[in-house]
Amino acid sequence: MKTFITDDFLLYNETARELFHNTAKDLPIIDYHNHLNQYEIMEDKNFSDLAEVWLGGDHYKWRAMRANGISEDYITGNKPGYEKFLAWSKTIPNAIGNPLYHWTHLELLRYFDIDELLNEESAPRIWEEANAKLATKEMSVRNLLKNKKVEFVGTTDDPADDLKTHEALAKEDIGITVSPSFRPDNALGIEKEDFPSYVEKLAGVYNKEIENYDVFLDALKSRVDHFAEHGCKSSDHGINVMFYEEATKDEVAAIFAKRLKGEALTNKEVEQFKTYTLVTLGELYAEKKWVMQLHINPLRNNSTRRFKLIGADSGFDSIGDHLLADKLSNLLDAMDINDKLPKTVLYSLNARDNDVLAAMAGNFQTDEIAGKVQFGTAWWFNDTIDGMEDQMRTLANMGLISNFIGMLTDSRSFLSFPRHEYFRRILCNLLGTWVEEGKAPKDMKLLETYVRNICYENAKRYFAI
Ligand SMILES: O=C[C@H](O)[C@@H](O)[C@@H](O)[C@H](O)C(=O)O
Repeated sequence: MKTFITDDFLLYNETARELFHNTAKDLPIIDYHNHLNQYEIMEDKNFSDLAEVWLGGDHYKWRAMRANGISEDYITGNKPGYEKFLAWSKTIPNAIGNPLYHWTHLELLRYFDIDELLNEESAPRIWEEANAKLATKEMSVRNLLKNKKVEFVGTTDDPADDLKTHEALAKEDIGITVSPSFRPDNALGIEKEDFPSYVEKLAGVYNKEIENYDVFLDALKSRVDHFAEHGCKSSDHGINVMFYEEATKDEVAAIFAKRLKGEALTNKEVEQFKTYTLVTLGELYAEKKWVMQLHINPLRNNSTRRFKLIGADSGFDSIGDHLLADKLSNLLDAMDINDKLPKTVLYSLNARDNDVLAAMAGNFQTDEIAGKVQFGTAWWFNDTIDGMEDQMRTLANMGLISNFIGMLTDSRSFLSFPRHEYFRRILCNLLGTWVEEGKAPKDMKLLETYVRNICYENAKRYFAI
């Protein structure tokens, strides 16, 4: 073993080691939320080199490279792949303490069997060896997933998507379920400049002009049906600032008409539209037995200059700090009052909200399913050892960690599945620590049930897979 990633990496006590090696390690993976590209799964693509697969779309790595003073030419610019990879290999030795340091070496080890630290000296060797392996059939996209025992992939899709690729994948029965998730951020984005053109796009797939709010809601309903017919199990909402403003349907219809005429809306009107539309959608999700995921509090595109040059999701986002408790409570209550709250997963990018979300989840549990409202796994900037431990401790303090649906990658990279291993090690270590500290019984059977459920069974049951 040349790197620090030993068999017992992150497992600091005997109970943790037993739990990980005997139970967690070999469980299959349900990655219920990610940004993987279904077209690449369809063509069963082979990546041409490490630069493409690692640096092609991963804004976490781009951000680290910028923090290391690398010029944009080597990040999102036109420099050749090998030079970009060299720039990454120069950056990674400076990333100790960042999960990227662990992920990178776990990925080298688990996918390529390369047990070496990446740096400028090892980079040429690693480039050759990894690229030779990437060219083989065993490293096609589908095989990358299968080798990590990935059973379920939940992609993120716009309501206007025709889902032809998901359909073709289901027909071909590739041994992995690739399920679309309904992400109607564009439909809720009435304040955005391109909202009218989005409404036209929706009308295109709905095959009918959308001349008023009733028709707009009907179009969305027809897309929910379309997604359900294509195996969708989940919706996803990116909510930069939590909203809740009551309004009647007539009021919202007037707001919609005003916007399509090109008139400016007040902030209150924007929130009224979003609230009414999301409550309506939530009720549809409940009917379909879907899961509603709410991703709250990102602060996006902070650098206008870079946003204009490079675009969204490129590493210029950060953590927002809008308060959310009151509005989130009202929103969930508005669905729950008619007993139409769907299964819901709450995430915030601000770890300050952890207590609020964990407590909030407890308000809306029902006998429909254990853990109907979930405090979701540590998201994005919190997807770190400390962030995951904090999230799980908070969940255990305020709710039942035994019903937690566990990890997802949220990733755009087909090499990111060792993040499940990382999570599993951290989970086993946390449970093991509680045992060692005398806070939990050393009842291996019970603890193994926790691990098996959190790493696999709970998600399977929750998403009805
Ligand atoms: O891990 C980070 C994520 O992939 C991030 O890029 C997404 O969460 C995206 O902003 C979204 O809202 O869906």
